[in-house]
Amino acid sequence: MATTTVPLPLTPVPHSLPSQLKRIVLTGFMGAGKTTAGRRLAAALHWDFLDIDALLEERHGSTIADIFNTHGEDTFRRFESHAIAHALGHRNTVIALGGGAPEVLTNRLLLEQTPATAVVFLDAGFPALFDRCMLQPDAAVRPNLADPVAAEARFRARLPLYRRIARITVATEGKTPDETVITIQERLQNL
Ligand SMILES: Nc1ncnc2c1ncn2[C@@H]1O[C@H](COP(=O)(O)OP(=O)(O)OP(=O)(O)O)[C@@H](O)[C@H]1O
Ligand SMILES: O=C(O)C1=C[C@@H](O)[C@@H](O)[C@H](O)C1
Ligand SMILES: [Mg+2]
Repeated sequence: MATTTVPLPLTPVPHSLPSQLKRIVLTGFMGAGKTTAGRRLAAALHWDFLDIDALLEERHGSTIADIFNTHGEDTFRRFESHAIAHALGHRNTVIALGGGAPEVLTNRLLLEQTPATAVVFLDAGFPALFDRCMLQPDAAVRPNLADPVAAEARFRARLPLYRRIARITVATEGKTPDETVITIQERLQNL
């Protein structure tokens, strides 16, 4: 008896994502979950994951706190812009930005002008974000977090920028990281 062979696709393509989408960029304040959710989202999609803070630490052979202490924030922001430009050259990649990246006009323009790129804002209130950061082992040495009043002022100043650069906003409070990842995927389906 003759049999018909149906060819299987060589790589599993997540059918839920719009096919033209080549990059997902996560933005939000410190503690928003960009790294945690970003890594899990990339795994779920079988995409690569690039974390801008981790790229900088690798490239400079020192921690973010040491880069701030040695070079100052302005120089850190220049390093960060280079790393973002590099990361945006990758396809099928989830990119976790640093929390302060949208403060810099160059970064906002890079994101806006890179095609096939969806920016997702991971939203939460300042108290929840601050608590999440305080639970992390590097809390004591984190730049821009030492003074809670100044940190909250930065948060407020950045909020409109996160919202402006993002195509999608996902509320993360009351969700687990995995629920955040599922919501991001659901929202991307409807882009
Ligand atoms: N709904 C959620 N989504 C993502 N992370 C969550 C959520 N709820 C709690 N968390 C926790 O919050 C923390 C987020 O830390 P993470 O390092 O991922 O933040 P980040 O946005 O990358 O911050 P940074 O700008 O400092 O790099 C993690 O410990 C994570 O487990
Ligand atoms: O919000 C910020 O200003 C920062 C966030 C982190 O991701 C790091 O990029 C660094 O600690 C600065
Ligand atoms: Mg991070």
